[in-house]
Formats: sequence, structure tokens, C-alpha cells
Amino acid sequence: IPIISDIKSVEVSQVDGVFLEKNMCNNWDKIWNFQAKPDDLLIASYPKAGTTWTQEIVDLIQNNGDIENSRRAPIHLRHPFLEWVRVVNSGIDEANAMPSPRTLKTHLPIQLLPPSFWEKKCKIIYVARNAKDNMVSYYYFQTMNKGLPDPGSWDEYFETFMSGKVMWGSWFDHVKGWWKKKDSHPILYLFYEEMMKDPKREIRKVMEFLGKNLKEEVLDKIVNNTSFAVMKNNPMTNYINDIEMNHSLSPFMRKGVVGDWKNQFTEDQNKRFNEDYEKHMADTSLSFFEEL
Ligand SMILES: Nc1ncnc2c1ncn2[C@@H]1O[C@H](COP(=O)(O)O)[C@@H](OP(=O)(O)O)[C@H]1O
Ligand SMILES: CCc1ccc(OS(=O)(=O)O)cc1
Repeated sequence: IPIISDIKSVEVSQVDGVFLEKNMCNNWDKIWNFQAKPDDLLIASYPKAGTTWTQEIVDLIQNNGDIENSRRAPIHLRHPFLEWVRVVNSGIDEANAMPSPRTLKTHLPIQLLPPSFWEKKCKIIYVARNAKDNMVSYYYFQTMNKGLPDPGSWDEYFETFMSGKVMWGSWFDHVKGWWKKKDSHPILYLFYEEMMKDPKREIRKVMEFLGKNLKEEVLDKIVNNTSFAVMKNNPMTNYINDIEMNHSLSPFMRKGVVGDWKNQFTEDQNKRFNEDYEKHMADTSLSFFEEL
């Protein structure tokens, strides 16, 4: 007999053809009319691309590497999740109640971002991850997160993801849309794979984008404290106390590697995926590493 807390009751609807949780769609006017401020920093991503990792890096840079300060609260309370609607409040309410300078998080695709972020010329950090690993990570996240639809079997999910009928829409449209926008707006576009390859180089990029100048030893401290092993054991970054997540089904901090898709994709799926990928990515200069 399933325990009541594991039963999912997620309702999905759409805004401009993008699948979002129904409460977000019902709340859409409030989200769309959100008033950003010029000193807001926005961290944007497709779900499971390395958002939390980027958030922790940003927070530590903002706090000059002060570990204790960055452990002041769980990551989702430090950075309001703009479009997320909970029973009693929403990301918009949390953002509106927060003193400036604010750091906010979103998974919205470019065309659904509230226009005030463009009007106020807010700095934005976008993080992207190769589609295959992103898909696998999203699949396991949907199994463990009560706030997201049941993914079904892996084979079913493969088709759902490829058709873009997942929350926050198509991976292809998301990464391409944000990539294009960076030519006309202050967007730092990061890649999960580059962060894995050379974390210090990528953390320095973030530091420079934020207009900070930290000593080498502080950068080293940030590299160390944002490693997968440290964040997995940090209750302020591993979502361990989040009532929506069942970590016994799949931990939030799951594997943290590049190339895990090889353990999940069948040969046939890989072939199908590669064919579709070529078509979807033919109109962009954006490219990814899917192994290191
Ligand atoms: N410090 C870190 N280093 C590497 N990967 C990390 C990380 N922190 C989180 N991750 C990985 O990032 C993914 C979650 O992304 P998001 O924060 O956008 O939800 C998970 O991937 P896996 O499921 O592949 O392990 C998680 O393990
Ligand atoms: C259920 C709320 C939630 C939390 C985190 C999500 O994605 S990510 O970890 O930030 O990529 C999505 C939904």
C-alpha cells in the first residue's frame, strides 16, 4: 500500500505551448508582470542542468568565500524560485519580500521570462548541460519529486523528453533560445561539462561577471566547497529536508558526472537521439560535450 506522501497529484497545463505546472499557469499574470530591479541577478537553466551547483558558486562568491554565511539557509530560500507556486506562497511573493540585491532562480524558457528583466538590463547567468545527461537526470528527478509528473518508464520518458512535452518545455528550444539572447543582453552562458573539466576557470568567469575580485586562496576554497562530494553532504544544498522529494527513490545529489547517459540509453535510443539532435541543432552554433 503506498503511503499517502508518495502519491503524486500534479496537474500540468500550458503557457504559449510550454508545459508548466497548473498553479504556475493560473498564476501567470503575476509571474509575467513581476518587476525586476536593475541590481537583481538571475540564475536561469533548464531543470537538472547544474542550477544548484551554480547557485552555490554564486552565493559563495557574493559572500567572499564565507562558508558559514552561505550555510545560513537552504538554497531554495536564499534564491527565490520565480515561477514556483506553493500552497501558501510563491517564488514571486518570496522575491518581492526579499531585500536587494536579490539573486533569483528560474527555469523559464527565454520567451516566457518576465519582460522587466530585459527592461532593467539585469545580469543573468545561464547554465546548460548536454541533452543526454540532462534527460537522464530529469528522469530520475521526476521519479523522486512529488511536485513533478510521474515520468513513467525510461522508454516512455525518452519519447516524452524528445517531444518536449515535459515541464518547462523542449530542451532544444530552451538552450538555443538563451544562447541567441546572449548576443544582445548581459548573459554569462555556462556549461556543466566545462564546470566539471575546470571548475576554477569557470568560477573565475562567474566572479568577473559579478564584478568581484577574490584572492586565489578564496577561489580555491570555493572550488572545494562546491565540489559534488561537499555539496552532497551539505544539508543547505542537498534538499535533504524538502518534503516534496523522496531521496530513497533517487537522491537529489545523484551522480554528478558527465556521460552517465551511457548507462541508460539503449543503442537504438542513442541512434534515434543523434538523428533528431542533428535536425534540432542545425540552426545554432551551440555545441556540447557529452563525455569528457
Ligand atoms: N557540485 C556539483 N558538481 C557536479 N554536479 C552537481 C553538483 N551539484 C549538483 N550536481 C548535479 O546537478 C544535477 C542537478 O541539477 P539541478 O541543480 O539543475 O537540479 C544532478 O545531476 P545528476 O542527476 O546527473 O547527478 C546533480 O547531481
Ligand atoms: C519541486 C520544486 C523544484 C525544485 C527544483 C527543480 O529543478 S532544479 O533542481 O532547480 O533543476 C524543479 C522543481
